[in-house]
Amino acid sequence: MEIPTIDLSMENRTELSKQVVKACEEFGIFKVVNHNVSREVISRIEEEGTEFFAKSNSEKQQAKPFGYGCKNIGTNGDVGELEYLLFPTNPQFISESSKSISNHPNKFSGAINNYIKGAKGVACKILDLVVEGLGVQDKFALSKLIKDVESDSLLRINHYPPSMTTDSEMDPCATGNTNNTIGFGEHSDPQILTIMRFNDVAGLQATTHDGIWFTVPPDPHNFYVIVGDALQVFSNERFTSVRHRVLITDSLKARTSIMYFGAPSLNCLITPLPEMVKPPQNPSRYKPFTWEDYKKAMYSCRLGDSRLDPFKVHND
Ligand SMILES: C=C1C[C@]23C[C@@]1(O)CC[C@H]2[C@@]12CC[C@H](O)[C@@](C)(C(=O)O1)[C@H]2[C@@H]3C(=O)O
Ligand SMILES: O=C(O)CCC(=O)C(=O)O
Ligand SMILES: [Fe+2]
Repeated sequence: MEIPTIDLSMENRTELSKQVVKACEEFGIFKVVNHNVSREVISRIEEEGTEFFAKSNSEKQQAKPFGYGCKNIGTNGDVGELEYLLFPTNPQFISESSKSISNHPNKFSGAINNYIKGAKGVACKILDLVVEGLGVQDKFALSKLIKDVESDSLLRINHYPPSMTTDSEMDPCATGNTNNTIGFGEHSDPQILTIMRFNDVAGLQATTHDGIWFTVPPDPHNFYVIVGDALQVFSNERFTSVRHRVLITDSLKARTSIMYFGAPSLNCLITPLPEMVKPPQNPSRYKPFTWEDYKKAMYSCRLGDSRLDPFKVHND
């Protein structure tokens, strides 16, 4: 099972957009190389994450209003063997809140904002290629949604402690993982698409369309792109969102992942792009709903639920 690699420096745009559409259709997860985000931008955010997660439990809890979490994923009882920071990508929000998270707030917010800028740039390039490859007339139909100042995009930094550490009595959030435990349970990402980068510790797995799990190999200098639920709807199911999970294997090193979730604004209508609908053979498979409707539904669900089901039209 080889995950496709898309070289963003390819000059033949028609070929590039074809490759992106094929990768979204056949796998829903692919690697991008020559993405133009510098190694310095990536290593700076990684260093900030490492510094934060190395703090004591009580110090980390103080960052709560900023979105620190330990083990609990969402609010409906899902747990994982990880700690994380989760925040909106708005630069003002990050600048203001970084005071509660770092002793060097300007350095922290600079690293986060620069990374977000890079990841958002990659997301927009991919979405423009998707739209081109699908033959959609409005060239920026999808990238404009995440460029919107009201975009609900998120950044998440996950930290999976190394396996087999023994300091559990001192810090409940640093229990360490035992081999083959679930770090982050099976789910699809709700947004349009996810741009992810993880360090050289393996653990991410994704499913083929036939439901077979495969391992996503680490490549710390490059990004993986994951098709989310909203893109499944915009493409009227030409693409399907990819179920993925993190399985902790034996590692003396912590695993870190940095996820940029590209989302539209709350009032954006999530409905198939006009070119994706051709009744009677290919009618719309979804009732129109806003991103706000979807978020409400999603936060009342468990992590592994198929959250799009209530929005489907049954055409038979
Ligand atoms: C259990 C949950 C956590 C989650 C919100 C939800 O109710 C269902 C979707 C989950 C997820 C998965 C992808 C992202 O990590 C995330 C931030 C998202 O947008 O949807 C998480 C949510 C979360 O951790 O709050
Ligand atoms: O840590 C990872 O590799 C995946 C995490 C993930 O799927 C998420 O944060 O939604
Ligand atoms: Fe995910």
